[in-house]
Amino acid sequence: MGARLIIVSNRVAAPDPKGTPSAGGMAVAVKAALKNRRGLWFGWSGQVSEEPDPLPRVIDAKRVTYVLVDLSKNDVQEYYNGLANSVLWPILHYRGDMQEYSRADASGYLRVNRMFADKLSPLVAEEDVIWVHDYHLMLLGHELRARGHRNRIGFFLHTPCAPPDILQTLPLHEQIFGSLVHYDLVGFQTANDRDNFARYLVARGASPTRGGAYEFEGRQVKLGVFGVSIETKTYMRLARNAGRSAMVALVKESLSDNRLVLGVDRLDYTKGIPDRIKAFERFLEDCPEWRGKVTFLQITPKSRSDVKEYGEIESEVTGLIGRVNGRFGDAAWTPIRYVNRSYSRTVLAGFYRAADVALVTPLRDGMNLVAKEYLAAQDPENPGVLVLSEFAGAARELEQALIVNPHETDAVASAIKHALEMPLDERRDRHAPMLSHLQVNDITKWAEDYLSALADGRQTRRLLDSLRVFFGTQQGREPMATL
Ligand SMILES: O=P(O)(O)OC[C@H]1O[C@H](O[C@H]2O[C@H](CO)[C@@H](O)[C@H](O)[C@H]2O)[C@H](O)[C@@H](O)[C@@H]1O
Ligand SMILES: O=c1ccn([C@@H]2O[C@H](COP(=O)(O)OP(=O)(O)O)[C@@H](O)[C@H]2O)c(=O)[nH]1
Repeated sequence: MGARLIIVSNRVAAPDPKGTPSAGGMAVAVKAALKNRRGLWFGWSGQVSEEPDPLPRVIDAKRVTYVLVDLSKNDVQEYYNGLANSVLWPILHYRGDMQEYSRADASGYLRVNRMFADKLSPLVAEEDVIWVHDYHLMLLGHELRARGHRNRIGFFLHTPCAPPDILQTLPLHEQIFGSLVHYDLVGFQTANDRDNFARYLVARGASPTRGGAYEFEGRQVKLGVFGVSIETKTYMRLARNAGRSAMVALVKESLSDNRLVLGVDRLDYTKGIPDRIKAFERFLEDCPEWRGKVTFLQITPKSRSDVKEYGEIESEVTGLIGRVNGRFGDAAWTPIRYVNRSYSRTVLAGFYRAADVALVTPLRDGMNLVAKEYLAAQDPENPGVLVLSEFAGAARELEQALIVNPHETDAVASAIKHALEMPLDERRDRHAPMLSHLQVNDITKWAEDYLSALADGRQTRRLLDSLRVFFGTQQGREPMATL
């Protein structure tokens, strides 16, 4: 059997008998990246089980085998809601002040990382390449090394990476962020994220090597930039055919001649939804000529509802929308339509295509796939306009979007007006280079670039390993495994 690709992530887009679409970019991207590969995808089943040591559930689907583990209620609370989403998530999004750290959650995080390593370890063959995704599982590389695995193991961070001063607000930062040096390659969405992490390593005493890696406590880790992307071609096709969807047809009909402004985000405080609503309100204040002629559809699946801050953002958003609709709406026109459910890719592609403007205005975002999907879904002859926050990773690639600072209400309000009134020539001139960029830099390229960078250096590593064996300094349980 040849080398397999083993993907490990907290959230897994396993085939769902109910067909519920997963509303999160990491799972969407990894699923697309695995499409033409043979491999194994290991992660949380999304289920809670109180059995002491439940066996992983195995689902064989075409080329990919899914191996899913349940978590206990305590695990979900301490590891997922706790350290991952109440501590690491805000810190990585530059909000060290929002973290709700507790020792219990930290030990839950370590416990679940160890449990993942224990359950994955027997499934790993010598030649497998292991690719770990996201902040939930930072320690997994170290844990696998401790169990003797000398495979190529890579890590990709889907979120932004904050500067060192903010990373250091995590009480266990050395153990958690520092453990990333046990991977062979750590990938980031943008050069800014990579540079922040490189500065963190250097502040901790790591030294850059000539080959562009960092050496720290006897380990060498490469850092790289690999902006995640979408299945551009597939999205273009889906959007062309989306008129066939009954839901899309219904929405279009319900709009009559109104222009459509669209937002699609998980209900997350990083997505800047309240600021966006305030900007739309300012636009309606400033541009009375547009009242009654434009509808803002905000699609917002609920997310991480057991975390306090997510409950708070929900009340804030509903309050603001009520205020705008009450203030500007009338019996025949609702300015903002707000839904808390998720839609399939096909329906979403139709909404994107129907929208004159997309508002993608996060306060901080690793990449934001919605921005890319929106562009891919446009009719190149008559495209809509993307209003994009400068703080989304996507802004580093999509320079022809209307780039805004989401904190500046007036600027976002003017961008909405500019977008709605933009002449066809300018819309085409902005859209064409961004679409070309996405056609070249699609999800396949993302996965290939990452995996070839991970494979690169294997020869060097083998040589180093053999030298260590030769000089009697080999560590690990299976010293001859990759020679
Ligand atoms: O798994 P959840 O807790 O339901 O959250 C959904 C995902 O949110 C985050 O997505 C990130 O990945 C996207 C693709 O790279 C990127 O565009 C976006 O900016 C990120 O926020 C999170 O990083 C994932 O782990 C979650 O599964
Ligand atoms: O109703 C919805 C809303 C969102 N999404 C998908 O969820 C992903 C969101 O990814 P993004 O990178 O924009 O943000 P994240 O939620 O991962 O932070 C995108 O692929 C969307 O198409 C979806 O399938 N249905």
